Amino acid sequence: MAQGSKNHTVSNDNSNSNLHRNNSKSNDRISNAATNSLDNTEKQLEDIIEVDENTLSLAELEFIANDKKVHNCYKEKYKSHLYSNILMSLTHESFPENEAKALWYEIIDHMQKLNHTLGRYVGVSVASLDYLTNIKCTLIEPKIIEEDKINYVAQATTKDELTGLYLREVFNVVLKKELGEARRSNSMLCLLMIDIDDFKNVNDTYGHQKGDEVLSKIGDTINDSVREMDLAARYGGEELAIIMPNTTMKDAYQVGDRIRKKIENLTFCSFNVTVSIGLGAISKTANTTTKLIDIADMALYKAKENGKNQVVMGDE
Ligand SMILES: Nc1nc2c(ncn2[C@@H]2O[C@H](COP(=O)(O)OP(=O)(O)OP(=O)(O)O)[C@@H](O)[C@H]2O)c(=O)[nH]1
Repeated sequence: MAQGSKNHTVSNDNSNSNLHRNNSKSNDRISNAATNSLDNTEKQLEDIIEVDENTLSLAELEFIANDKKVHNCYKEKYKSHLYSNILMSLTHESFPENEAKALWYEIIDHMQKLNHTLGRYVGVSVASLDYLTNIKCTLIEPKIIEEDKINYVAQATTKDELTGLYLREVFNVVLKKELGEARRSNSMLCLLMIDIDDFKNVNDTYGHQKGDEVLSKIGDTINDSVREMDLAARYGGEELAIIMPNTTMKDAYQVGDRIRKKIENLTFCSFNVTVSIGLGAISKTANTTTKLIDIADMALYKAKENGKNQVVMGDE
């Protein structure tokens, strides 16, 4: 999933289909999630992230069905899991590889017959549904889910609707995974913690709705500034975070400073806002999620103490 096209569950989805719930609900959800069922949610998200890494889109399935070269590329990529992944993507049911392979070729055969009989292209999903439900009777209660709807549901359950950034629960899971990956491959990993300066003043002076608008624009600015391999999340109320895999401290500092400047230049009617940013990096001692977050948080605290509107690099 995400990262230069590695995919954090649903992070390659750029659609804007946010749910519009009111902000108090959003805050409630964040705090409830933090206190109540965090472990459960994280477990579920971990599962989703694992499953999603193997899920193929309908467009990919069409290419595999119709282009031999693409088919061979996917065989190479997925090795002994290709056909079970295809069937899982089509039906949401798991099949042993051999059975899945046989079914896939039967579906293609059936699709060609349907195309011929109807005189038009019916596509892989219709052919598989017809074949597995009406002919083979393998599927009893098939689930038909449009890709847009899957994206919509995934987006609604993993992203904060006000900022468009990932939820804290997703952040926790991805940080753990990226840290493990960085340790295994001995690569760099940086974390930016971003906090809006004097945000209470904004709310008190211009109202909560204006404050929400600020958060929303800052979320857009961050989303526009990060690479696909990064993951930006709403860590808490007005605290945001960015996980940056394969990134040196120097590069992460530059990204952080660019974001800081962009935010400084946003205008909201008659006022501007600034942010303070703390930067933490993986090291021999900063080798757990807690330690990495602590370092970035301490650096953020220093940025506030030093006068705000700046990026501070954390010490080990
Ligand atoms: N409008 C709005 N405000 C929020 C949201 N979440 C948190 N806040 C507000 O963010 C403010 C944070 O205030 P403080 O923690 O005092 O920090 P601050 O005023 O930014 O001061 P410094 O961090 O020292 O710069 C509080 O007033 C919260 O109500 C939100 O979703 N929408």
